[in-house]
Amino acid sequence: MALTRFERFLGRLLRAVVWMLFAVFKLFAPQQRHGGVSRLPSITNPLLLLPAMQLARKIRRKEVTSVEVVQAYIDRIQEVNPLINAMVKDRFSAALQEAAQVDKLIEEETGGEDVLEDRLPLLGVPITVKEAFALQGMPNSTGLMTRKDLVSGIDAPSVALLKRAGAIPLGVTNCSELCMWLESHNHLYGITNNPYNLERIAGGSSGGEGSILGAGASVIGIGSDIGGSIRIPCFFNGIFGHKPSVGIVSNDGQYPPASGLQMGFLTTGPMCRYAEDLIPMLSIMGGPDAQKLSLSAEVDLKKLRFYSVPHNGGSPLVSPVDVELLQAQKMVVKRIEADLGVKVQELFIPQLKYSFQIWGTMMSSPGKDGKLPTTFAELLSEGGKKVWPIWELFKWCLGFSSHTLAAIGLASFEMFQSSHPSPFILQQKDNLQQELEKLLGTDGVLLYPPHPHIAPTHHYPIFTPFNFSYTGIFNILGLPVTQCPLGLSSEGLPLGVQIVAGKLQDRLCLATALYLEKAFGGWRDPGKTTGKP
Ligand SMILES: CCCCCCCC/C=C\CCCCCCCC(N)=O
Repeated sequence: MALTRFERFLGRLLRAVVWMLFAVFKLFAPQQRHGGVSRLPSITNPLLLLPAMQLARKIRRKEVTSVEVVQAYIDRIQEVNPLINAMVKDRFSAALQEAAQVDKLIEEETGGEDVLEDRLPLLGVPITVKEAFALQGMPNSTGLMTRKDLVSGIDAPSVALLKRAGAIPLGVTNCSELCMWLESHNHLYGITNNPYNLERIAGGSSGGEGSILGAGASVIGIGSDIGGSIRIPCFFNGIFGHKPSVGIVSNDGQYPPASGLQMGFLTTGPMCRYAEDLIPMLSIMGGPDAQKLSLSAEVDLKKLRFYSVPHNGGSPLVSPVDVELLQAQKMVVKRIEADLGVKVQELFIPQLKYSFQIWGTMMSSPGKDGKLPTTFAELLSEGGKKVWPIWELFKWCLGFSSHTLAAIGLASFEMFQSSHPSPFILQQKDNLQQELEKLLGTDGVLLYPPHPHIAPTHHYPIFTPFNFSYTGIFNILGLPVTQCPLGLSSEGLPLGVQIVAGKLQDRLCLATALYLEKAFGGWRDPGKTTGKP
């Protein structure tokens, strides 16, 4: 569907206004200081360069102790966290004690390595957790000032499953206020930086996880995603992440809980530096429901049907895709065709142009019980005085608000949203759902950019808020998506692609991610990048 002249004009006008506003904003925005450091130190400890499953094997075989591994990660966090501000509360001494107990257990185990592998596949491996998830003894504020003294008494089910598999949490990581923004920033913990360039955003809402993993200061982590909150930070920080098919991993124990129809769009999933850790993590986090995904079934990539969609067709609300990202996706297409001997079909799907409108409409629709979802303003008011968005905006301008501009902007935006869904948009959504389900079936894989821009500078999303719809649309469709890194741009920032499959066909996108890691090199040490700092 070609754009009308008016739409093209509107798009250009909007982009010109955005650039002007951002330039003015930059003049007044406070500058961050990193003590003259523009790049992270590179990784020197080889233990930090092993996938979690390999670390677990080495620990079980007593080739390395869990204490050594946990200490190596603590040292790296202490080295980089002052620069990236990703971990907001640690539990280092508890983690070291737990690691010592693991080493003792392994020493005393008489059943052999296989017994341990079966019962405790992640035994002794450190993990990090997004602060929005309950982790016993740790804060669970989700960046809301009024929740700052709240300490979790229990673990969220997904966290509990990882701990039960033997993982040792090192601490909790930053997120956007109430998990509803593309940048991890709040007034409780501050802003998180991108490890590849401290002036760039780490993404959101699981940006603390993205940044700490990208920095090589964690190997596996846990995130959640209702509009891209796993995939956007994974993309900006050059790591892997998986948004599972809905209904596999429990969303309980995270704040805020989804309400109304939103419950069908929120997913909890793994974030990690090495593709080989995705399947084991998903199997653990999904508990018995992971069986529905047949994750151990072999996937023959040569027998899959591949599609590449280079952009959303040109919504005037959304930026055009960066040239380097388009080129990276083309490289993937060429490589798949050359290696696997298959034809990748390039497609344009007209309904994708309405991705934001579809996401917005569905997110504000009543649930099956007819109840409307909790509004963002109501969530912001939790435990404190009621938040009136326009008054809060006035306070923000004077520097008196405890909320971020993004959160206030969102609360204001929803005031103007109609509660009557547009029949046209609902029709577009149904058409898109049917088209993609038919296209992907049980053997189709689709490549799509994760975002129009490579990690932008801090606060830029305030001026391009609808760009997240590149990821958000797949939450509404309930499809599994793996975010996969594709090397670095000319500026040394991560490139990447979303790999989408049909419902419950997660193993197809996970297998494609494993292949692309081999083909394009996967995660890179940010201390060794060659691009401009
Ligand atoms: C300060 C300007 C704010 C304008 C607000 C415009 C409205 C945009 C609507 C929604 C943005 C939501 C971004 C969601 C990002 C990912 C969320 C997630 N948890 O997966």
